[in-house]
Amino acid sequence: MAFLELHNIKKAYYLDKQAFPVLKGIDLQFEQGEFVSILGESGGGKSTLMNIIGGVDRNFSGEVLIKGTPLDHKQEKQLDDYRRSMVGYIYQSYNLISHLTVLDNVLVALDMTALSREERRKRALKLLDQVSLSDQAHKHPNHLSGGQKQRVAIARALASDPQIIIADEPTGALDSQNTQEVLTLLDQIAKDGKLVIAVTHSQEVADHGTRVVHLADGKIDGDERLRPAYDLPKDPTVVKSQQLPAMASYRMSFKHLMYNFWRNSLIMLGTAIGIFAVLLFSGLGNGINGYIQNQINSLTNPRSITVFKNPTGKHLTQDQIQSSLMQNLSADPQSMMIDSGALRRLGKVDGVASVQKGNIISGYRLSYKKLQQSGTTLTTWNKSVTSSSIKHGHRPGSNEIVLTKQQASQLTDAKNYRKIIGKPVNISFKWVNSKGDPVAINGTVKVAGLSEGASAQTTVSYGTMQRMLRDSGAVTSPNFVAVSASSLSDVQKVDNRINNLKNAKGERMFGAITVGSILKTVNTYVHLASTILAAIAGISLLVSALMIIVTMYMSVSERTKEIGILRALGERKKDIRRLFTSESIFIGLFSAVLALVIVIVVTVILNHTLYGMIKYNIVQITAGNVIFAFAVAVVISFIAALLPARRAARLNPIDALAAD
Ligand SMILES: Nc1ncnc2c1ncn2[C@@H]1O[C@H](COP(=O)(O)OP(=O)(O)OP(=O)(O)O)[C@@H](O)[C@H]1O
Repeated sequence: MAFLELHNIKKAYYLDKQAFPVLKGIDLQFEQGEFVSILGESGGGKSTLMNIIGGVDRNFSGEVLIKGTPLDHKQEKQLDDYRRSMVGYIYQSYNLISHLTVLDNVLVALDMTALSREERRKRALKLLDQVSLSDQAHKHPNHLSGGQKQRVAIARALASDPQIIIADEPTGALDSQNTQEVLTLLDQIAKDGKLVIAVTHSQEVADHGTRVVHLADGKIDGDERLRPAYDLPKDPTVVKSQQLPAMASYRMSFKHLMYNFWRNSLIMLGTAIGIFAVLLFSGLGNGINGYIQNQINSLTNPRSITVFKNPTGKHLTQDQIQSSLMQNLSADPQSMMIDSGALRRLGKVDGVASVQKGNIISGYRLSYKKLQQSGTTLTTWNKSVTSSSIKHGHRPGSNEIVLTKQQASQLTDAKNYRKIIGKPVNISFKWVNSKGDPVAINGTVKVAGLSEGASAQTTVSYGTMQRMLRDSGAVTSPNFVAVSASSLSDVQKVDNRINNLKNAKGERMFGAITVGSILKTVNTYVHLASTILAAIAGISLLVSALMIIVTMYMSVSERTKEIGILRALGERKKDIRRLFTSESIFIGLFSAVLALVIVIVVTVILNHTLYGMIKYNIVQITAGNVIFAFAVAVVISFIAALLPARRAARLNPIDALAAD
């Protein structure tokens, strides 16, 4: 049983369905330790035969047997294994990978062995030493002479310790001295017990071997033994092969990315701008939401719900509640009064922590010395009012009032409005008695403080109001209630429950107003705006994805030969696919990192600049935003690489190797 046997190998190329037979039934047997030269006229089918022996060509008929076991060339996986473990290729045009160093070119083959990382490195350096190139290990191939390149190719072919070395015109591009050196190396390889098959036109090469096979018109027409085959070594070292680990693909794609760093950095910058915009707009959305929330919370108590009587019995919106209140307060104050039964119902609502009675008066007059002022609403102090609105003085105590800054200015003078604090002012308004007849209320209260800003209100304590009403014989029932929810997250639920409370007739009893729902509306708009902005940024991400697709396609075209080399070395389609997808994901990840750096710088600048004005960090990027941006970057770059990577993986290794 011969080491390698070819039985009736036939191969034809097809052009427009017309067959052009190249190999017309080849039968050959090879042994280990042989150095076989295949001679023949140009176009005679020598390279075609080598591709079949080397396991890169699957479309032929006939049988290839290794140690008596047929090679199933229909099964791609088996051929991948065969190339990886059994075959080393040496080409006329060297076929080194230009973006890898000499050492890395050798290591590419060693990546598919079971050796440890250190052992692989040692073996690569030893092989380079054997071909006298250890001092060139860190150069790139374009800095080597032709002879040196071919010696690197020999070192690479031997790296995984294959049993068959196929050399397709290995000296075709070399001068006589380099030819001699390469032939000596090939002879040494055969001496080490390998089967060397060299395709050549040169008689000099043929004379160097142990056997010459002549091919003419697709058939063997001569097979001459010059010397006996070399004996097999007694204890051959065996390097076990394995499938390419994913890590090796990642390393290689990273090296390629770095080799083309400047070109890639432009694509990364483009992608980073898109991701940056998404991050910034999300951060700005968060910031604006937070800012508004902060502002509203500083004006009122967000846990407080203001409850009025619902005179219609029907569902009312917040705006409708407010306008019906203003109308009824002056036209029919009694219609808004809340009786004790209704108050009890409110206190029992789930999630209500406390119920505080209050009065709101529409239309009143203030007088101080000879000056008078008329106001629209006077409210009793309650939990929905925050002390922060009082800029001077304090909240109203017994027989005290808090005026707005504007009222104080009108009752004194604009410059010295603050001097009214501590002074008594007269207050008068109209209310009703229990019969519904109008009653004039008059009282004197001391100014406790002044409120300013958007939430400025005129307030007296509830006790003060009750006393004034009682003293004049008016009805003392409350006409609003400040309800506190037990927690902030419950406010909306409690608001709904109160709005849905019904009396025996099935009419709704109350209308409730919360700042939370105002906040919710505002935040909905802010969220909408930031989503629209982020979507616009998404368009730039789409452009980035297109850029990555184009770059990857270009990369596949540029690296076609490399793909052929890697496939010939035994890499699977999957490995090629991973090579391109991982490079694209690296681009995505680097872009995301770059975007993060830019957004951090911009955030610091924006927040620093605007803080002086609004006392708030307006851009707030959360960890969730960053994770989302990275996820988007990885997903986009992965999707962008899918088609180019698929194209690369599907390339026919022979066509890929023939690429310029
Ligand atoms: N992919 C292909 N499609 C069609 N015809 C092909 C293809 N590859 C090779 N051929 C044809 O097959 C024949 C054999 O080619 P092959 O390269 O095997 O010859 P060769 O003996 O190695 O030639 P040379 O010594 O010039 O390298 C040639 O006529 C060539 O034109």
